[in-house]
Amino acid sequence: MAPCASNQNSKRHVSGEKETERSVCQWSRKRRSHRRPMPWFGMDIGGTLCKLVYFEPKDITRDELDSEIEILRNIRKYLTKHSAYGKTGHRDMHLQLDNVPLRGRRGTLHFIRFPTCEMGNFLALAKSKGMATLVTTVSATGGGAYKFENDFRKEVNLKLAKFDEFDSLISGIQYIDTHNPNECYYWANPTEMEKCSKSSYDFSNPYPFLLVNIGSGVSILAVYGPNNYKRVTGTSIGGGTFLGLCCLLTGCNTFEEAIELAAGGDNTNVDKLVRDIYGGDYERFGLPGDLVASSFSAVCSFGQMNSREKRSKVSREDLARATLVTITNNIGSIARMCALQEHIDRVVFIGNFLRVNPISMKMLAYAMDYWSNGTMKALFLEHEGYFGAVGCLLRFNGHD
Ligand SMILES: Nc1ncnc2c1ncn2[C@@H]1O[C@H](COP(=O)(O)OP(=O)(O)OP(=O)(O)O)[C@@H](O)[C@H]1O
Ligand SMILES: CC(C)(CO)[C@@H](O)C(=O)NCCC(=O)O
Repeated sequence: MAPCASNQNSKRHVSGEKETERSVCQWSRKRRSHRRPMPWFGMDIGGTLCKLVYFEPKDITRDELDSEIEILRNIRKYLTKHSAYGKTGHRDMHLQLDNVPLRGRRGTLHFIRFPTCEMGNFLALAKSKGMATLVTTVSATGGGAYKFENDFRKEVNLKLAKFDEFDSLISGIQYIDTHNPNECYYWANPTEMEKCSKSSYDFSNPYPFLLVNIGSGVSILAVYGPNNYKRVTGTSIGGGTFLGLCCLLTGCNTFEEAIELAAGGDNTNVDKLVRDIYGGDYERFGLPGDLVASSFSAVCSFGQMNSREKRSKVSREDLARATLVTITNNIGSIARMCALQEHIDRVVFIGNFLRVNPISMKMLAYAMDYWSNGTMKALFLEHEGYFGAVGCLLRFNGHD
């Protein structure tokens, strides 16, 4: 956690009159916003992954099609016909949203991601597709919108319209939840692993909720209304920490590999549990025997087995699982304390750390339910890592 970030973190953000007025106008003044030239992109350039949302208009008239310049048509074709771009770009086709309204148009939203460290290659690809010849502006958010602004201008002649990452996150959630009826879900029966299953959740009355964004690092926001939120706190121990530690400990190279290893591992070969210390539950304070008492510490205890022998019995899978459990439990614990402090009982977990990661989602669901005696609920959203990109795409009206 940032040691002295409290002043900044606890600052309540209530949008000023001007800003509120602007966001309302963006939605209502359709004619004016039509002026924004295509293509319409929203980019969230994070510490690990860059998320790109592309709006493909589906209501193109014959006249429009005839007058559309070739470069624009080729970009649209290239993005929508492929699901892989270069070696590291992916389109998440399962997340595609069809027939959605955007600034008076109707079309399809496409969700694309690539590692931020590949930004140089992305810019080269964009240039090769003719982006540099279009005088256009791309909406961008995340730290990289600031870090890479000059590169975009120099390499591809693109101007970035920059938006705050948390403003974007919240408007993105609002928009996607409105247009995708199956966006929000929870894990039913989280305390019984065999019965634990994904169930749809009606999030049409969302406020207030606690938003836990698990990216490279973690930010926790208390959201009271569409334009009213504060950043409660954050922690540097997030998705990036999981991936970094897992690669160091197991020699794996990708997030997918790390998750696959974790799925086949057993953290109790690595962690010390309450029962390893108490011989059973610590009843007085409600600590069950199978609770992790101390992460990673089973491998350095001097008991029946010396520590070197114990370490040699630990597999890569066990190490990956223990890393995942450690990071997830820590985030769950901080989130729960924030929810208590803010008197909020619905905690929405998002961010790409949860991508293809049901183990962490179920653990978070369990932790929220168990430690709150069923009063708090963990919620999840299908477009987990894309809300920032969607939010900034919505916010730009073509006049910045
Ligand atoms: N294909 C992937 N490659 C790398 N990390 C991945 C991948 N899929 C999921 N992840 C996880 O998602 C995390 C990044 O999540 P996300 O994209 O939400 O954050 P970010 O925007 O890059 O970070 P921040 O918001 O802190 O700048 C990684 O740290 C990793 O744990
Ligand atoms: C720096 C950001 C906001 C970038 O998205 C994120 O990585 C984060 O919230 N990190 C945790 C920083 C903290 O310790 O509060």
